Amino acid sequence: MHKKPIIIGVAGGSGSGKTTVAKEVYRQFPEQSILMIEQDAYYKDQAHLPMEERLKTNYDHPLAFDNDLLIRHLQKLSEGKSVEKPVYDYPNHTRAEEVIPVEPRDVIILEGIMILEDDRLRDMMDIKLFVDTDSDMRIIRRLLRDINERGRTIDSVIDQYTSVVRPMHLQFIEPTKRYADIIVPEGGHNHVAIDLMVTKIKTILESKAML
Ligand SMILES: Nc1ncnc2c1ncn2[C@@H]1O[C@H](COP(=O)(O)OP(=O)(O)O)[C@@H](O)[C@H]1O
Ligand SMILES: Nc1ccn([C@@H]2O[C@H](COP(=O)(O)O)[C@@H](O)[C@H]2O)c(=O)n1
Repeated sequence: MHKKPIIIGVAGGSGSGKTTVAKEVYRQFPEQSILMIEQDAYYKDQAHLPMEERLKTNYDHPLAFDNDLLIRHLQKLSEGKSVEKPVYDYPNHTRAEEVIPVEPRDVIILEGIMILEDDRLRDMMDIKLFVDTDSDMRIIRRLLRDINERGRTIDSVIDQYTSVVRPMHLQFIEPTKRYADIIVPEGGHNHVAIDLMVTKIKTILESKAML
């Protein structure tokens, strides 16, 4: 009989180490039992907009995400059905043409800046984490990552951070910390927190197997 998956939410500011934490947890399970979904993959499609319009979008506002599609996909996976996960193209600020076929799994890790902001998503999660990293560390990490991996310049990262990312973080992300079951300081290399998470997920999986 099909069992509903365990959904683990990993939230936190940009550059906090969410992806690193999520990947560390992911690595502790056999590939056929776990999958990762990034909320970034569900940024709204902007293929119909010219580049100059895409550059004006506020990517740190809840309305930038297609949470309806994300929720539909999580529901389908919970029903044991597969989905086609979108792929996000950061340099072009829109969805890529390809999609990734995703099969249902026992554990789903949902990672993203705004996943605790939407109560419909919160209600679907079994465990909620907030990765809490000081803003100076987050901007340094983001600078390096966005230049090396997302096709950005130093000036564009600094300008976006001061005008949009920082104020939106204070308005929409930081307040969602209150919904977390666990707050993980510093993120990716916090092995104690990661081991605790892995143990907890295994305990839930074992108790589900007994039902
Ligand atoms: N604890 C850490 N110490 C140093 N660098 C880290 C740590 N956690 C993550 N990083 C690095 O910081 C960058 C951003 O981390 P990432 O996990 O992608 O953050 P997020 O998903 O929250 O934006 C990556 O290059 C990652 O390797
Ligand atoms: N076209 C885009 C889309 C998103 N961003 C930024 O990504 C950040 C979220 O991703 P993390 O991996 O850092 O959590 C978010 O703060 C957006 O500003 C972008 O720059 N361009």
